[in-house]
Amino acid sequence: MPGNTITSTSSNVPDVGDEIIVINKEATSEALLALSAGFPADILTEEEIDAGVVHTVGGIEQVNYILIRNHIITKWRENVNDWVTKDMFTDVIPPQCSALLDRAYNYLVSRGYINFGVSSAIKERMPAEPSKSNVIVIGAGLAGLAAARQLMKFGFKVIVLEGRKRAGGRVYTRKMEGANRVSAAADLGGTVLTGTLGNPLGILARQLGISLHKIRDKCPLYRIDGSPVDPELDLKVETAFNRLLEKASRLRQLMGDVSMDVSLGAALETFRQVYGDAVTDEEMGLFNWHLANLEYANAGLLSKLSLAFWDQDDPFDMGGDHCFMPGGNGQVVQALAENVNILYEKTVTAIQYGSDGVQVVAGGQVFQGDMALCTVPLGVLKNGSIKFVPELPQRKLDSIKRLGFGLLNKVAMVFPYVFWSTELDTFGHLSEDKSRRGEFFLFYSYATLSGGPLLMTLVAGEAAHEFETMPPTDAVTRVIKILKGIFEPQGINVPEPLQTVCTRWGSDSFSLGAYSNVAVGASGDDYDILAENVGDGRLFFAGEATTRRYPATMHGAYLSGLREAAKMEHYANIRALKLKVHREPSMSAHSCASLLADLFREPDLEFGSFSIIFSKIKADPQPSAILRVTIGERPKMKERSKEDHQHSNKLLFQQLKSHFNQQQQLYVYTLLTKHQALELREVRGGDEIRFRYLCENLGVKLVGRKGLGPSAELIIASIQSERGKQRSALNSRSLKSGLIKPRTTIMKQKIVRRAKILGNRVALSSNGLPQEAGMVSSAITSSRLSAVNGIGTSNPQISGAANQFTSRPINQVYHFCYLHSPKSAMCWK
Ligand SMILES: Cc1cc2nc3c(=O)[nH]c(=O)nc-3n(C[C@H](O)[C@H](O)[C@H](O)COP(=O)(O)OP(=O)(O)OC[C@H]3O[C@@H](n4cnc5c(N)ncnc54)[C@H](O)[C@@H]3O)c2cc1C
Repeated sequence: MPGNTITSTSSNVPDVGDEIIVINKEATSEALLALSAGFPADILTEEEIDAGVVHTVGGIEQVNYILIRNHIITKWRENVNDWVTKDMFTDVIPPQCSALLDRAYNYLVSRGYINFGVSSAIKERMPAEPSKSNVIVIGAGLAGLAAARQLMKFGFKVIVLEGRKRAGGRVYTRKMEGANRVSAAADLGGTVLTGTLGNPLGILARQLGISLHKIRDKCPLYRIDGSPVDPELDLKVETAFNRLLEKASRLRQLMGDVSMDVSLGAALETFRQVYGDAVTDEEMGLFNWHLANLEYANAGLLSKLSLAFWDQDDPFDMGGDHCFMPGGNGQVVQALAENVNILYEKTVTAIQYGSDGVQVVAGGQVFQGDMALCTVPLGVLKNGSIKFVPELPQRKLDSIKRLGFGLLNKVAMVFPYVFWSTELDTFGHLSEDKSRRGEFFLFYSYATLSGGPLLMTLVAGEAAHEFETMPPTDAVTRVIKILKGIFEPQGINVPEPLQTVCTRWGSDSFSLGAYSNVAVGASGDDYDILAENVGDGRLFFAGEATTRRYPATMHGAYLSGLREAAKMEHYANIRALKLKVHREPSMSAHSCASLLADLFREPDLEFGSFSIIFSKIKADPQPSAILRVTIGERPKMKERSKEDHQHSNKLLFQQLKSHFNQQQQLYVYTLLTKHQALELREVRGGDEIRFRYLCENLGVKLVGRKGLGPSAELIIASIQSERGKQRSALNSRSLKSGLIKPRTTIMKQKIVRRAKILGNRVALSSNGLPQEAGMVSSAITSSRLSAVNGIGTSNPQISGAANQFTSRPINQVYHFCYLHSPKSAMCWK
């Protein structure tokens, strides 16, 4: 089979780990594609490690897994309408890698990275009858709908409780009437697909046969009196503005942690004052326009955005063009809502959760479920509109408080005819007053996309708050005045609009704002905390404000729904298994011991005498890993000093030593958090040092298997369930994909994006790498950093393997990254 050969690289790793497979000649482009789906090119994601996709992190098995995983993703992307089966790969993946194929395929399908969406082939996989327990989803926005469909595919019985009369939440396409029964589709909420490379909404659009419209870069600006801004001056101020952002970025590096307490606005204002005297009124007007644009991108006042973390999601920015969906994003909502049991006008007021399940109170009714998923916006959580019983954990309450939830409003207008140029997608207007800089500062033309002569304008920053109480007639009068100022001097008559809509996202009780941002004092961690489930796997959370990588976006909301569906299925499986364990008295200490022994046959981490298996059931700080230390034969621990005997583990060590002498093999165990496990793995100097670190630094007590106690049971059951799932043939499947990126601006978006990227990426691209490589390298850099923080490999073996894998152009990117990421260089040397 040409192109499907196996190249041998090393001989001392058994099984699938001793050879790197060559699936085809496109490994580099497949790696790039996988990258756009959120998978680093050379290391596993934390989620993959948690899922146990390889026996040992780092090494050739991992390289092979990554090649297979990337190949499957590529195959799926070639035709997103089809259901990709495992059989499609059996002729290109060598038989000795079939277990890896199983794991990669099962992982990708169960998490919704492939085979998701609304095409007929995918919908056909939905089971006719649910076979699993009841799940209640609260909210029919993108997060809720994505989760509901996925859970249905897994076989759960799902109902969605939605407070509004419609689905879609903050994605709302309103049909507006024009002349001669012409109607125009106006997106009053989420509009722009911010990056299409790997964007799951782009894939849904493809499945629906909708071609996306790339937003064109050109965006002329108009002065207060309506005259056009000189393009040279525009460029000059834009450049200066970007420089200020760069300075702010450097400032935060200098400030370190202190920058957490400083706002982006304060930093920019300080710089502006320093340089401010040199600028004219017009330049200041332009500068304010850019500030308004930034406030739009973040739906937040600059004075409230964190200098340290306002752009923490930038490394996950989706690549590709920013696009509009002709006909509106509501088409996606409609497709996702099809055949989902949504109960409208059911405003949830209370959620009670506990180990027996959940009770959700809505509109005087009580709904009972095995689990619930809450997807209401952060604004609703902040407002306390829903009573949680028991109250949510303090750390979650703190994060809800810390994160920002800002405002953006729109005015949509349908005119009798198009009087503006359809060559432009956007144009901007300056304001005389700083506090009103965001008022109607940007216009979108939807004439060619919406079906009618639709023009939309945005209200951001402070102006968005004022706008909430502005009478619509006043608002429209102001907009028309601006349009007349721009077009009438050109001899163009501006007609009265036939229909207008002014949004009020801030006073909408089902939203209470537009989207989340990182406010002063908050950080990306708060998104993770918002995503944590409570009540021992009974109540889960999804929505744009629960995703650290893609907050404030439509795709972030969608992906968060898929993420939680996978988690909920996982918990349901554990519970089912636990029930089984309790019902079967024969599942006693003995079988539990053999279960544990079985699991340790395939440890997730192994170094020296230490083996670790992980479960996903609990996030740190709760223990989720079981460590086993093997005593006898293999370990060569040295004599310990006298001081060691003061520790309670000293005695144990002596006992262990005596077992050594008898040449017996003995296992001792302890529970660890995942972080501790990874920390231990990084300890250098051999087993004795590690042992000491374990006892003294981590303060754990090693015990025999029985001493692990009941808390280990759940962990064991979880791992068992997950591994069982991986091995079993796939039957119910579904949606999703991963990717990169959040919201950025429409117009002038490039400017904002470029500015936001600053530190890392500007530096990277300035070294002449192609744009694509810049994207890759930044993603790799960020994953490297996370690797250093926990998951990366320090195994020198992998360097060789990775070098082979990267011996194509992408290799340059890696090395380039090393230069810019000393931490990652450390990790790889
Ligand atoms: C004006 C505006 C412009 C935007 N522009 C973009 C953009 O250009 N690009 C982009 O990617 N993103 C954009 N976004 C953000 C994007 O729309 C959101 O991130 C995404 O739609 C959020 O989806 P969600 O499922 O998390 O929340 P939602 O869509 O808000 O869904 C939550 C659901 O819960 C319901 N609900 C609330 N409270 C209750 C209750 N008590 N009981 C029952 N139901 C309840 C709500 O009615 C809603 O249907 C924009 C948002 C706004 C508001």
